[in-house]
Amino acid sequence: MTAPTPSVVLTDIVHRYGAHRAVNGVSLAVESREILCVVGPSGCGKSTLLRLISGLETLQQGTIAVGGRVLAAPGQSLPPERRPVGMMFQDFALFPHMTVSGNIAFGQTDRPRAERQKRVAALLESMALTRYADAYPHTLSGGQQQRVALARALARDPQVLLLDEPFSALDEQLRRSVRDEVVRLIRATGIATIVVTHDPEEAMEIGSRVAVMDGGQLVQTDTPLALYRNPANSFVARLFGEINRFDATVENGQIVTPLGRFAAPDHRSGDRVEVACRIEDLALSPLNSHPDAVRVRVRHASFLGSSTRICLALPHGNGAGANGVGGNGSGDHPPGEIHARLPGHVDVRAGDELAARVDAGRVMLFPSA
Ligand SMILES: Nc1ncnc2c1ncn2[C@@H]1O[C@H](COP(=O)(O)OP(=O)(O)OP(=O)(O)O)[C@@H](O)[C@H]1O
Repeated sequence: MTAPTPSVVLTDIVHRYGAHRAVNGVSLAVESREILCVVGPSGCGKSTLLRLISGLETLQQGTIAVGGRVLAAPGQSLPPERRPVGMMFQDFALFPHMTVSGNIAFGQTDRPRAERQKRVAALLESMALTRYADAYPHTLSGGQQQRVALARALARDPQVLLLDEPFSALDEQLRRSVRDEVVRLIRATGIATIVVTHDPEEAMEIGSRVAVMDGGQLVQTDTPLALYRNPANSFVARLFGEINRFDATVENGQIVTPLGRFAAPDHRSGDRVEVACRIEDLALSPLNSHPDAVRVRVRHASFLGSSTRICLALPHGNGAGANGVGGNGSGDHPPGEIHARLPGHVDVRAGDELAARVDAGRVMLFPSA
C-alpha cells in the first residue's frame, strides 16, 4: 500500500508583523481525509497560519503547496480567489443581504450559471438546508447559519478546508451538536481540513491529529492519545489536562519527589527535571494499604458528576528542599498541595487521611525549562 499523498504541505513558514514573529518556522503536512486541529493559547499564531494558506496574508518566507501545486513562495503568490481553499470563520461571515442560496453561490462566478445552480442545490440538500434556500441568514438558528457557512466554503470544491474557531460563537448547548454535525459533514467530503481552536478538548474530539502551537512555533503534532500520554513538554502536558508537577534533581539515575522515588535512566546526575503526573493517575487508598504510598490529608473535594476532584495536602516538609527535592511541591497548585481526580462520586471529607501513589509508568519527566 502506498502512503497517502499530503494534500497540504507547509514548509518552514515564517511570518512577521513588524519585528514580531507571529509564525516562526512552521512545517506541516495534512493528508486528504484528515482533520488536523491547531490548538494553542491566544496570540500563538493560529489564525495567521490559516490566513497565509488562504492568501489573505502575503507569505514572507517558506512555501505553501496544496495538491502538489505551490500556492505561495517568496515572490510568488496565487490570489485568494484562485486558491483551492475553502474558509469558514468564527462569526460565519454570512452576507446579511443575501439569501442562503445567494450566500452559497457567492464566489463561484467562474462557473456557468446552470452549473452554479446545480452545485448550490446539491449543497443545500447535503446540508439539509433546501427549505431555507430563500431565507435570510438572520432568520436561521446558529447551527443552520453554521451549515450555510460550511456550504459556502465547499461551493468551489476546495482541496483544503480551513476553519477558524468555527464553534466558539455558539452557546455551550448548541456547540456540541453543531460540532458533531459539521464534523460528520466534513468527514463525508473527505477534504483535508485544518481547524483552529483554542479549546484542547475540542481539538482532541475533532482532530485525527492535533498540532500544538506556542509562540509562533509548532511544539508537537500527534494523535490525541500520544499528546496526552507522551507530551513533549509540560506546556503540552498541561494543555490536555491538569497535572501535579514537581521540580527535582537527578541523582544516580533516580529522582526523589514528594510522591516517591522514580527512575530517570535517560538523565545524568545533576540534571534538573520537571516531574509530572496527571491528576487522574494519582491513586488514593486507605492509610497503610500500600507500602510505597505517601500519607496525604484531604483539604477539599468537589463532586463533578462523572468524577470527584480532590485537593490534598502533602505531609509537612515533603515539599521544598526535602530529600534533595527542589521546587515547591506542585506546579500551579498552592505549595504542598496535589490534586487527584477519581471516577464517579468519592465520599471523602476535609481532614481525612489517605495513602497516595502514582504508578511509575505514568510519571512524566521533562528537562527543566
Ligand atoms: N495585522 C496584524 N498586525 C500586527 N500584529 C498582528 C496582526 N495580526 C496578528 N498580529 C499579532 O500576531 C500574533 C499572532 O496572532 P494570531 O491572530 O495569528 O494568533 P491566534 O493564535 O490566532 O490568536 P487568537 O486565538 O487570539 O485569535 C499576535 O501576537 C497578534 O497580536
